[in-house]
Amino acid sequence: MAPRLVVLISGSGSNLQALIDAKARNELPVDIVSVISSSKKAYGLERAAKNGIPTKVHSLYPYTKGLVKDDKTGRSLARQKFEKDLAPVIMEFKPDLIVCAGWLLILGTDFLDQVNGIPIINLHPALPGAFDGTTHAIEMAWKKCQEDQTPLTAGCMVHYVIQEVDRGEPVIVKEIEIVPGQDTLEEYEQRVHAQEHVAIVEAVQKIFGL
Ligand SMILES: Nc1nc2c(c(=O)[nH]1)N[C@@H](CN(C=O)c1ccc(C(=O)N[C@@H](CCC(=O)O)C(=O)O)cc1)CN2
Ligand SMILES: NCC(=O)N[C@@H]1O[C@H](COP(=O)([O-])[O-])[C@@H](O)[C@H]1O
Repeated sequence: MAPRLVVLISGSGSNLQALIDAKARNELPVDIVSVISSSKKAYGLERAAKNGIPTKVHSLYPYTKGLVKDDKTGRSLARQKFEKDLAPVIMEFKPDLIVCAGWLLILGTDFLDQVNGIPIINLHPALPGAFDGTTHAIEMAWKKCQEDQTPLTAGCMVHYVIQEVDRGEPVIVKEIEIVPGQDTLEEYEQRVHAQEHVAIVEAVQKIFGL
């Protein structure tokens, strides 16, 4: 039976699209059984729907605005309940792998402890140990290159998700050289995204030996 993937998104879903397209090319024999978004506005939801993939929105907003009641008030408890509620939303699809493809929320132990060892991977637009824990790694790498005025080896990676953000074992690493004064930020960003779309597919292929 094909590996079952649940893909977590927050935005445009171009990396989700890379997985969908690889499947369509018969290069990725997996089942994307659900796409779950932290935002109802995520374009990735449309990408999934166009390809017949069930979608769900699991937003932090109702929790932090007190619309989802729990026994106490306070954002941290709201976040804990958000995470505790996220786990069964994902697990009902019986995934073999959870893929964070632009999922822009840190997953705490309230979530991690509930997914019963199901592997989770994340796509991060930086190299291992560089610009960890940020959603602005592309810009940070480019700016560092300009400030230092020396070529910088940057890039992206797919890594296993552990509690420490972006510190899990790398699965696929793609290095990209930034040359000061040569690449605009936009040009570097496009190079990163192009490599991300390859890395996310290669990572799933590597994990399942496909
Ligand atoms: N426990 C883990 N959770 C997540 C990991 C991980 O490695 N371990 N990877 C991230 C993805 N990510 C970087 O690759 C990342 C996502 C989100 C954030 C962050 O600071 N999020 C804030 C909200 C930021 C915002 O709203 O703009 C938050 O969660 O409060 C940092 C890094 C996925 N989760
Ligand atoms: N730290 C996490 C992070 O920065 N993730 C980044 O969000 C983008 C999602 O794009 P997408 O929604 O088009 O797939 C990607 O560039 C991914 O590396």
